[in-house]
Amino acid sequence: MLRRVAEVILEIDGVIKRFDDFTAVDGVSFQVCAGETVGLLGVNGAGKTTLMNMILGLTTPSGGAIRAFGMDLQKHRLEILQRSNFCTTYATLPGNLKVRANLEIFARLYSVPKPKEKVSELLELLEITKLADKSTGQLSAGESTRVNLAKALLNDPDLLLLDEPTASLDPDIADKVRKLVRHVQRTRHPAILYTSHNMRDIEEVCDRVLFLHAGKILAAGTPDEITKHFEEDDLEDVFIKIARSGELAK
Ligand SMILES: Nc1ncnc2c1ncn2[C@@H]1O[C@H](COP(=O)(O)OP(=O)(O)OP(=O)(O)O)[C@@H](O)[C@H]1O
Repeated sequence: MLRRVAEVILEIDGVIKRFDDFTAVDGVSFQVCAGETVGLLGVNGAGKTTLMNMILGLTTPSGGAIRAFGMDLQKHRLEILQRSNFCTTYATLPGNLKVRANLEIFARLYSVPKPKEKVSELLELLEITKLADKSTGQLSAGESTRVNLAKALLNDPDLLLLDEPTASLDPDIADKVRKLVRHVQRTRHPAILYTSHNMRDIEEVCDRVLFLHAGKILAAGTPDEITKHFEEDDLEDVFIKIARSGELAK
């Protein structure tokens, strides 16, 4: 019987990032397939954002290779970015523009066929239509995150990078965001790389988890496999165990 093999969308191959003599990412390799959500976990300073920034082409790796859709990121950055998108609290949208205007500009940058309709659809999906005529710079942190998420979905990306998408959200909105991510998974099947310090997020939305520690992958597997491997009850306990055990990182 023929087995359907999922298409590899993102390949991280021995990636290293050094800042002077400090190594923030130290030979990391993994893949993310279409329809798969991989959670990137790690304590503050583990190297998650540095890795995300390299995948976005914002920082150049000191070694190794990043490929997306079978193309080398260094050589095909624009083609890759056209099919990708991201949500991070570090990159804010221009604050002087109204939310709708901002999203419509980004929709045009991504060559979205019907930009106005797409923006209205996403505002509705994220339940932020009431924010459409507010200045982006005046939004609360949680509102701003949801606008960033709308931006991240404008081009129906095949590769979606979500860097702590629920960080500043109240529990109700965080739950809605997780449901939205699951809706996107079901309907569009993108490859998603997801960082969060919220283990509930990870357990609810991620198929696989990578534990990054001091720039290296310390453990990889499904949330279940990882909790069993570390002989803990849940991912939160595994996280605390890893964070408090310097020996594990060596
Ligand atoms: N531009 C830079 N110059 C020097 N060191 C840097 C630079 N950017 C990041 N670092 C260092 O690299 C390490 C990894 O940082 P990074 O932001 O990737 O961690 P993180 O896992 O995303 O942490 P957090 O959970 O706090 O967001 C940290 O020790 C940080 O101080």
